[in-house]
Amino acid sequence: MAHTTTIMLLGSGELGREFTISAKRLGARVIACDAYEQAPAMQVADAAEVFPMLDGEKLREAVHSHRPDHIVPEVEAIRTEVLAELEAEGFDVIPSARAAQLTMNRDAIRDLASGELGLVTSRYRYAESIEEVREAAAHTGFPCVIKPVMSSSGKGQSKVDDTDGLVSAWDHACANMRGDRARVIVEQFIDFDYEITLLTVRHAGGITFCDPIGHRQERGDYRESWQPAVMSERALADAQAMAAKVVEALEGEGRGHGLFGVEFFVRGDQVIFSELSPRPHDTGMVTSISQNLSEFDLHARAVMGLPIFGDEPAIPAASAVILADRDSTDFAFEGVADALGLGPDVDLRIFGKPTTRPFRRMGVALAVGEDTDTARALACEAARKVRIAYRD
Ligand SMILES: Nc1ncnc2c1ncn2[C@@H]1O[C@H](COP(=O)(O)OP(=O)(O)OP(=O)(O)O)[C@@H](O)[C@H]1O
Ligand SMILES: NCC(=O)N[C@@H]1O[C@H](COP(=O)([O-])[O-])[C@@H](O)[C@H]1O
Ligand SMILES: [Mg+2]
Repeated sequence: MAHTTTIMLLGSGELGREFTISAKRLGARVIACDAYEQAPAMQVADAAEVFPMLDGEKLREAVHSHRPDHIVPEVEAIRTEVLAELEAEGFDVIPSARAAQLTMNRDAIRDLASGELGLVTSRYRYAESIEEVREAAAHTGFPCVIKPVMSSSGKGQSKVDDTDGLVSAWDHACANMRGDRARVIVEQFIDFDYEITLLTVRHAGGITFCDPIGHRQERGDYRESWQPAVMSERALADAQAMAAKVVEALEGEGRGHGLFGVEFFVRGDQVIFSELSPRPHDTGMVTSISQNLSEFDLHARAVMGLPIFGDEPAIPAASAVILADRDSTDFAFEGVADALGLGPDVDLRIFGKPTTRPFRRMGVALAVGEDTDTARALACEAARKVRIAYRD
C-alpha cells in the first residue's frame, strides 16, 4: 500500500526549516518540534509540537502519538537516552541514537575520534573544577580554548592567553553550559591557516563528499562561509579519510544514514579533526546556492532512503550571516530590496524567528561569483544591507 513518509524533526530552527522544505518537496509529511511556538521550521511543516527537546517524557509522548517513520534531530540538546530507547523499540533515529548521544557531548566524541579512531586532534584534557582547569592548561599550554562539554554555537567558549585568564574562562563556561554537568574541555589553541566543514553523506549507495566549505568564525559562531575552499590534494584526501572513519563509527544500532558536517582545522598539509554535526551544518547554508542538491536536499534523500548519485560539484559561492543586536519581539527587516538589488547573483534567507536577542542569527545572505573572494564580498555587502528595524 502506498504510504506517506512521516518525519519528526527535533529542533525547528533555520536548518530544520530548509530541511523541511526539501523533505516536503519529496512528498514527506513533517512534524516540527521545538521549545517555542512559530519556530522557523514550524512555519513550513504539516504539524508542530511545542516542548523542550530535553524533556524525555514529552519527547517519548510526541513520538508515540505521531509514530514517525524517521526521527530527525536538528539541535544538539536532546534527551538522547530517550532516542536510544525509541531506537530499541524500532523507531529510525537519524543517523542513529549513538551519533546523537556521542556528538552532544564534546568529551564523548573527542574520546571516540582521538582515543578509539586515532584521528589527529588538538591536545586536550577535561576539567571539572578550577584546579583541574589549571592542570589541564599546564598540559595543553597557552593559548588554549576552554568550552563546556555541552554547548554549541560557541556558547561558553573562551580563548585563554595565560594563567590569569583561567578563572574567568571557567566561570564563563559554567554560566553558559547546557545540562547539569560542570565539565569543560581545555584544548590547545590551533593557529590554523584555515578551517573547513566537509559535508559527508552516508547513504544506501555508500559515502559521498561535498566540496570543502571554508568559514570564518567570531565568538565561536560562524559569520561567513564559502565553497569550494582551496585545499591541497593531500589535505583533502586526509580530511575525507578521517570524515569517513568517524561517520562509519557513529552507526551504532541505527542505519547511520544522513548528512554530517565534519569540522577540521588545516595547517599546511596537516589536517586536524575538531568536531562534527550528524546533521546539516550552519556553514553549509552556502550549498543552497552553490550546489544543485543542497545539504538539506541531500539529508532529506539520505533520510528517506532515496538515490544519491555522488559528488555535488559546487560553483564558487558564499554565505554571510544577518545577526540581531538586541532583544525584541516586535521588529521588521529593512533593506531586503537593496540587498537583492545588488544583482542576480544574490539571494537571501530570512528565517522568520519570532524574537531577536543579541547575536541571534536571523537570516543569511547568499551569493555566487567568479571566484569565492568575489562571492564573499557580495554576500557580505548583501548581509550589511539588511537591517533589523526594532519597534519596541
Ligand atoms: N582548539 C581550537 N583552536 C583554534 N580555534 C578553535 C579551537 N576550538 C574552537 N576554535 C574556534 O571556535 C570555533 C567554534 O568551535 P566549536 O566548533 O568547537 O564550537 P561549537 O560551539 O561546537 O560550535 P558549533 O556548534 O557552531 O559547531 C571553531 O570553528 C574555531 O574557529
Ligand atoms: N551551530 C548550530 C546551529 O546553527 N543550529 C541552528 O540554529 C538553530 C537555533 O537557533 P537559535 O539559537 O537562534 O534559536 C537550530 O535550531 C539550528 O537550526
Ligand atoms: Mg563547530
